[in-house]
Amino acid sequence: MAPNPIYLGVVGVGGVGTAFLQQLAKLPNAPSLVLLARSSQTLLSPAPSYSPAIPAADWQTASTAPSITKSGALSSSELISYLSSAPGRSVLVDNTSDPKLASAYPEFLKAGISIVTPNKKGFSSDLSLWKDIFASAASGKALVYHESTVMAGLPVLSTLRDLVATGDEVTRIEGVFSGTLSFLFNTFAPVSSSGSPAKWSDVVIKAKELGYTEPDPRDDLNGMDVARKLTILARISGLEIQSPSSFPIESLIPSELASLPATSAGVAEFIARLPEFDGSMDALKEQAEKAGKVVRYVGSIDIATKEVKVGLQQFDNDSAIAGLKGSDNVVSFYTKRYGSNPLIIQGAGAGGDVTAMGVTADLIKVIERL
Ligand SMILES: NC(=O)C1=CN([C@@H]2O[C@H](COP(=O)(O)OP(=O)(O)OC[C@H]3O[C@@H](n4cnc5c(N)ncnc54)[C@H](OP(=O)(O)O)[C@@H]3O)[C@@H](O)[C@H]2O)C=CC1
Ligand SMILES: N[C@@H](CC=O)C(=O)O
Ligand code: NA
Repeated sequence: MAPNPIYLGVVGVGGVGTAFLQQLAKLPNAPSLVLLARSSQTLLSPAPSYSPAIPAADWQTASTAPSITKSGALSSSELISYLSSAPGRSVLVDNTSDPKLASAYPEFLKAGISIVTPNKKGFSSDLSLWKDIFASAASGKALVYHESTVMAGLPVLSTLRDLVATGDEVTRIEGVFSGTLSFLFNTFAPVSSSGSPAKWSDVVIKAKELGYTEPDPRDDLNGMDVARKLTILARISGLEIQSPSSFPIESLIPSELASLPATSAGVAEFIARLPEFDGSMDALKEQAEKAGKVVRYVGSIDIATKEVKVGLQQFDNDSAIAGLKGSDNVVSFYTKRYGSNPLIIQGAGAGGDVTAMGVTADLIKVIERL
């Protein structure tokens, strides 16, 4: 055994979590996977030895062994107690979108447990939680990495942090920040198409099937997912944004469907009734087409004026944003150092594999730096 081994707890085995486990299984010198939880079931390597480890490549077979299986998820305090008692350093990988788990990150960090996550909730809710997370990490030896919270695995947060840490001054950030909304508009309102036009509601279902949407797709369509990403980018750039509701957000949810409950039945009813509103999305598309343009969902941050914008805009057919394909995102960082030619990052902004890549790369950094 390594002199100071690392023990890994993973919560969430959905689209991102499954892809992460596949990547973990192929890592040389991977840490020992001792905890693996879904909302319905938790696998635990038995204490006090925390051995045998759960096989990342074959966790489904392991999940049938009654000796390591508990029904239901553990509470945050049970997770902290289990991971902080491991005979070495420990890391929590949170592959859920659970705000409750995210609000406990300061407690994990204070207990010496490092955090790696694509879950935006901890970093884009109230500013006090953001401050508490980074103060808790700074006060001890635990680390926190969350690259995949913005534009999936694309190296966006690491780049922005490098710009800031090396003394550059960010003046403006703009781009397409939602993989789902990029896919929706690129498919529903392409610059040119030969086949029959796609229906908005069909493309929403396709985006969900492809694993691009949030667990509740209304969090993409109401603009909140983009607002959360801009909140994170703005905070790293030095703006103290109180919460994502501190600025206006343009929602694509029809007002008639806005009050459906935030439950799986609410999601199902939302999806079932969406075709009733295809006509209004067609009208939006046709209005842009009449002006020789396409409509896209974009965001921007102006650092000097502290203005954050999230919503629809029309673009010329030959513009870079109109030309994006699939679930591609693009961000332009305007800074003092880069002048009028921004630093640009572009590529797939959603999907299990590309999101898990950011999570696995963060885990590698934690292993190297812990
Ligand atoms: N999909 C993408 O392209 C991207 C996703 N992300 C983020 O990654 C995270 C995961 O997304 P994704 O994999 O698509 O979501 P999924 O809905 O596919 O998976 C979520 C998983 O979390 C589990 N879960 C939820 N709450 C708890 C809990 N309290 N305890 C234990 N398990 C829990 C669910 O369990 P069960 O299966 O039992 O319901 C499920 O396994 C989200 O925060 C999302 O915003 C970030 C960038 C891109
Ligand atoms: N639902 C999100 C996933 C990544 O953050 C998106 O579509 O961009
Ligand atoms: Na990223």
